[in-house]
Amino acid sequence: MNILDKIIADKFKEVELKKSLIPVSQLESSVLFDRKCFSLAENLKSGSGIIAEHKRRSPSKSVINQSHNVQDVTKGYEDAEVSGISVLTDGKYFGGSLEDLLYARASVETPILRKEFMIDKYQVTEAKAYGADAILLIAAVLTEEQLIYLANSAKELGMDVLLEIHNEEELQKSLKVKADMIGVNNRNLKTFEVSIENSKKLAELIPNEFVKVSESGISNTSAIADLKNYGYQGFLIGENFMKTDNPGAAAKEFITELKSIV
Ligand SMILES: O=P(O)(O)OC[C@@H](O)[C@@H](O)c1c[nH]c2ccccc12
Repeated sequence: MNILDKIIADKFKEVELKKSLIPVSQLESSVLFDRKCFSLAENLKSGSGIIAEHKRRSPSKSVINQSHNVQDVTKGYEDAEVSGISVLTDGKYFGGSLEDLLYARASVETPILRKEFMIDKYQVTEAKAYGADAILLIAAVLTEEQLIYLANSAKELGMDVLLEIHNEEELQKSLKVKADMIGVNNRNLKTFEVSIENSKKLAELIPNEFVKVSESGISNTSAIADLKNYGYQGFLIGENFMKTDNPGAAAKEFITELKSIV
């Protein structure tokens, strides 16, 4: 089993357990459930394009940053004028939680993406209940039918959908999905290999109705200037900010530099 298969196998167990403990009706009674979401896709078009991620650890890098609280990091990102904030909620492999999402929501008015391995509508409802504005769907682990169903479920709740692909085959099964954004992951989630060339290669195959997002392995502003030439409007960055003592300040410096070159 590769790491992605392991994560998904664990996720099925986790979701079944949660379903038996917390009914959907309880999620729907959250004070956040009826809030109007901010649009991440729209924000990417008008702002810096940076989606900064809160990521404590990952299967590929183990510990990245365990010492900050999520409110300080997300508030710092907002002060840096990011276009969106991604909050990892997977506990076992990334050290995140739904509480992280809740505290992030309480701290900022910037669109928040729930970064999670979505396999069930229950998690989409959870995302809304804990204050997310957008969800991630990973084409590598879902069928076309599941992608369509989960994306429609998110749209019905007023959230945006970022659909992540890594290759042409995954793009093909994503074309009928009502996603707002297609994200090309530069990291192969099965092998952890990272290459920005992947975003460049797939760019022209992505229809213009989707906002294009490049994900992972971005560590300098010239990579972004380059990716913009391929039509990318969103740039998901985690480790490059999180590995520093002050992720918000790192994001601010990055965005200031970006403004001076593009
Ligand atoms: O830390 P990086 O290399 O900047 O990557 C951020 C983000 O793209 C990455 O965390 C990610 C992309 N897709 C995912 C799916 C699940 C978990 C994590 C991810």
